[in-house]
Amino acid sequence: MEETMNVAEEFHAMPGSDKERECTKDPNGSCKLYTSSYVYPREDIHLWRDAVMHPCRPLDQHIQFWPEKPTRYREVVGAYSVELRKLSCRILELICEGLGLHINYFSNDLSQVPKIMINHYPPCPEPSLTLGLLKHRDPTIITILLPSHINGLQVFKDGRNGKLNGAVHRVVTNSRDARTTVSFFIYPCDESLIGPAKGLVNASNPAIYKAFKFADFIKASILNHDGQALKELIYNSTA
Ligand SMILES: O=C(O)CCC(=O)C(=O)O
Ligand SMILES: [Fe+2]
Repeated sequence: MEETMNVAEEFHAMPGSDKERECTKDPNGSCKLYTSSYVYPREDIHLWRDAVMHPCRPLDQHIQFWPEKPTRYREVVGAYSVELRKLSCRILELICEGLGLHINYFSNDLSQVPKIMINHYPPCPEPSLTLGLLKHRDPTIITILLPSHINGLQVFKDGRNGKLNGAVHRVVTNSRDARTTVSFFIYPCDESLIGPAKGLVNASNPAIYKAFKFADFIKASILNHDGQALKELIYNSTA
């Protein structure tokens, strides 16, 4: 973990042109480097963040497109991503057990797309004017964050109903210290059908949401300026 944080900080300490070069090795653009979010030109609000994100499984297909600088990036982040996927799968099994689902409920296309994202929030001269990340829920099956010793992540913890719920969170900036974090995400495949687990739905516990394809969810999230696109998908989808 310490080594991963070290290479993450070293990566973002490089000049922008080096970062750009290290993140454009894949002609298909699987390794993405961006400022603010990946839809910068379409944003209403820009954020005080730089990020690199890339898939990590199968490792031997993706690692060739990862940054080669810092020199230990591939070795360290590769090993980290393998361990984090094991940990995530174990946690998902325990969540299933707790919910009364088969422990392999997520051991299929729902957990096949792990990605690493390295966030960097430089010191911000006017922290009251912007954020590191707007309030959001991660559109993932599970996220494990390697945090920074610098504070900044705020998690909304009240108003929960005791069931599992995507936690709303945001990142604030500060004027003194740069902050680097590493997010490990497990995404479903684009074609995965996301919906209430059949084993948990019955007459006294009816489904609130309908099933939808994960790719449609991501599309609706990106278009989701007023929340309408997502509501239509989640409440009206007949997928
Ligand atoms: O940098 C952080 O503390 C949180 C990052 C985050 O929320 C995300 O990557 O989705
Ligand atoms: Fe997040």
